[in-house]
Amino acid sequence: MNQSKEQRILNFVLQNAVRGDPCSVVDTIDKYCSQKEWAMNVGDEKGKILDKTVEEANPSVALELGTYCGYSAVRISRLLKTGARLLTVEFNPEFAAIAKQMIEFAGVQDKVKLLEGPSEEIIPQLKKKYEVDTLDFVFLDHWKDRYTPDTILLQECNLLRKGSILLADNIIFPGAPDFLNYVRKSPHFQCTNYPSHLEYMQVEDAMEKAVFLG
Ligand SMILES: O=C(NCCCOCn1ccc2cnccc21)c1cc(-c2ccc(F)cc2)cc(O)c1O
Ligand SMILES: [Mg+2]
Repeated sequence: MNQSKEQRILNFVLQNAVRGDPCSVVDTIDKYCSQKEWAMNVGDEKGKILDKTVEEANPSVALELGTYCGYSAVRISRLLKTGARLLTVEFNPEFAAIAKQMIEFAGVQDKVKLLEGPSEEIIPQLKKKYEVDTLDFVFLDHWKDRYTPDTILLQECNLLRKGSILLADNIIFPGAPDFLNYVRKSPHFQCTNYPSHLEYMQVEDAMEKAVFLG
């Protein structure tokens, strides 16, 4: 049975990155996906915007929607302070299995909890089942038509507090027009746009930061 692209990415990391070194895992994935096969990791250009936003948030509890191969989970968790944790949600079991191995190879497994399933089921479980009070940072990188309903769901579940920072990928490409509309029109969010490019391509993209005002 021939390998998936995601398995090829993982194998390349296992053979070329330094075990226990998150930066080398991130750089090795970027090397593979820019030189050999494109893949939907956030990439290094948008990854730098992600880094800055995570440093600004300095989260104790962070949530990621859309784990994929674990690139941004490794990227985010390498910046977390001692005792802080990242909950990352992946819907596709094959991707989750790859991401689990990627996270363990990078040595960040003690900071990252990978939750398998749809966000609309997992978000309402975060308080009771995963002992979350509120979320300090949320990275949205899953189905683009789920960004808005999940942002509403996070509010309904009282998971956001004054100052919670949301960062959304792919605002231009593939695009999340209804999300942009929703957060920019809402009196409960202060928004900032970060123009960038689609990972590994010269196609325009952007990220949107939305700070919850309470
Ligand atoms: O589609 C994308 N990401 C989403 C994956 C599925 O996510 C499903 N998913 C993951 C957790 C989760 C939880 N609940 C429900 C669905 C849930 C995505 C796509 C592109 C892209 C750009 C150009 C192209 F020509 C083709 C694709 C780029 C990106 O950066 C992306 O992030
Ligand atoms: Mg993305």
